[in-house]
Amino acid sequence: MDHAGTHHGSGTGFGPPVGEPAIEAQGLGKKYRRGWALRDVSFRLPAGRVCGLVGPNGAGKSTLMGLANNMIRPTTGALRVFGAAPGSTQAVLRTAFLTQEKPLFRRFTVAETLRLGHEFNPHWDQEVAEGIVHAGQVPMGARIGTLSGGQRTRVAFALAFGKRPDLLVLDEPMSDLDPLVRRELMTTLTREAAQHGTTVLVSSHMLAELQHICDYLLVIANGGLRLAGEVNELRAAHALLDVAGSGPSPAVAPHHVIEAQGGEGRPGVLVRLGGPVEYGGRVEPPTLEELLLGYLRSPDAPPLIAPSARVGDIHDIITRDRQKAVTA
Ligand SMILES: Nc1ncnc2c1ncn2[C@@H]1O[C@H](COP(=O)(O)OP(=O)(O)OP(=O)(O)O)[C@@H](O)[C@H]1O
Repeated sequence: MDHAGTHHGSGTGFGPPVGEPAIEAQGLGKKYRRGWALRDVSFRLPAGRVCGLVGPNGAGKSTLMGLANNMIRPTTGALRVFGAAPGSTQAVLRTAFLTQEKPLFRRFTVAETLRLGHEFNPHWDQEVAEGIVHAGQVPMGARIGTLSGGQRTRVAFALAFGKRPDLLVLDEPMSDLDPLVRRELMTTLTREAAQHGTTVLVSSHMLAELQHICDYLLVIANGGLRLAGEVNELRAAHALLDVAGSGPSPAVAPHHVIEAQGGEGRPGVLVRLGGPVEYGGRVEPPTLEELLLGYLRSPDAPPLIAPSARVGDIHDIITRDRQKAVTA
């Protein structure tokens, strides 16, 4: 990492907002009987990114993904998928959604399941779908109900990739896969995303794995957005200082302490940079895993939304929707 004088705090060092948003949320909130699962969440996810969605249990990740797929209706605010309402034909045709449940017809064979995928999806890619099934040596004639959990997950992946979606939403989809299959399917995911410009939103608790596939990040805690932006810009907005303890120190003074890290990782203080680094000791950027662990352990840290993840005014969105309705 660069040393003294070259680092600046949030708001500097970030590139300008780029690209069409795949997802745009403005003031998004969802209240269940027990309370708010998601509250006042605003962000944009530029198209073509592989975005990790990270947060503690119960943070609101599945709720956010359900809102993007029209399985859940918002209590407040709005979300758009490529500018369209999540339930609209345009959004449905462009989105594939994969959850832990993977609802497949148990009596259908694998081949029949893929045929169904073909019938329902105008951009269906049989070769990609079959390739994923064959790589796991899952027999095309086997009924879904007779497959192992991991094999069913593979078929669900084949269906999702075969759809050739512009947006692929994956809600902890790999939890029942062995490590080699996880690795294989993640390689498929990054290759497909790079080749076709697919936007991927993937939630996972496997931070080390996310490090290999994500270039964008959304962190939520207690129903609120904590971090949003390019992995590299978020890492560069933080530093790990080898200061002992988290108490007041001239080295830490202009920065915001997120967490004093220790234990199994590199010891030091994770700070969000608030000015030039004038510390003479070791200053390094956190790895993605260190950054995420810091925010998971400090869920009340103030949010940092990078410019590329910031939305326009809600009125811009409403005006754009109106213009679309007029020109449609
Ligand atoms: N249908 C529901 N009715 C009532 N409360 C709900 C419902 N679904 C989710 N919640 C609550 O909303 C909050 C967010 O849940 P959500 O499933 O979105 O979290 P998550 O981040 O996906 O968690 P996990 O990592 O455990 O999967 C939790 O407090 C949960 O109990």
